[in-house]
Amino acid sequence: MTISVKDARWTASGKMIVDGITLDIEAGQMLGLLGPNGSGKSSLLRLICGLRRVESGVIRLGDDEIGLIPRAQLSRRIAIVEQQATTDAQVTVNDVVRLGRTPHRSPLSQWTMRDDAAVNHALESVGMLEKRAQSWHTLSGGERQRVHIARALAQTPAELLLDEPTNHLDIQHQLDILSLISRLPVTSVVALHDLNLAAMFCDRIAILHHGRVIAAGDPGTVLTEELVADVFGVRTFIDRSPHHGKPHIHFLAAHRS
Ligand SMILES: Nc1ncnc2c1ncn2[C@@H]1O[C@H](COP(=O)(O)OP(=O)(O)OP(=O)(O)O)[C@@H](O)[C@H]1O
Repeated sequence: MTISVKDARWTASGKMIVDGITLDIEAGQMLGLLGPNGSGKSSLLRLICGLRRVESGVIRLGDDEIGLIPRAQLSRRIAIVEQQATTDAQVTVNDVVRLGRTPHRSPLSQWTMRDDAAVNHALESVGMLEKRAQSWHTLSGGERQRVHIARALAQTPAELLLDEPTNHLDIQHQLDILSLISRLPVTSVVALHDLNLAAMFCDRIAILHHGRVIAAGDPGTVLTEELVADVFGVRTFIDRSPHHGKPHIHFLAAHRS
């Protein structure tokens, strides 16, 4: 188990946002976090990477409790790509991705071939190698998203957290990025809204609702017509794709009762 969340709780403005979540993510697996807007996906990701502290419960990376891991060590180990990540406009694509190497370097250390290799590989993985000299502020929304993912990859983390990484991406790049993440030798937790893409690429999914895990497990077991109606208020017909064997969700109409 590389990420273990036990009965985690977090409140904001007197409201319980993460309400007793327990999840175990095995090494190398990709977990999809699904749930309606405001169900607590981003809040949980921030707790897992130590940007927020749980009020009760325990989060562990490997054997170590997250709050006890020194900050420098933590930032070498875990990377997060948040929604609407911003970057100083006066930089190039290459500069942004090089930032991913910061946790691995001391203030006086030289830039190494290993740093170069990590940056090149990350840029190549997201298809942004040819645009490495381009100014950040001239990039499209989807290109910016891919560069932020490259920055996280350049960090060479053991655990990778992504908050809606397919936002702004055209369908080809959505497929490319999720396929890339699913093949990486890392443990990943990915907040997603597209149920079909989650079913296609995630090893396991967890459905959040009002800060709680309503269901977790294999996509084929978790994604049922009843669950999607209860949690998302949408009627569906779910069968297995004849192409990849994963659940295929056909959306019918809004389910309001
Ligand atoms: N610092 C905060 N103060 C007050 N409320 C907060 C704070 N952070 C999050 N919330 C609330 O907690 C709830 C969960 O937010 P969160 O961003 O985790 O949801 P989400 O599932 O990621 O949503 P989305 O799908 O819309 O991105 C929301 O109702 C949000 O308004």
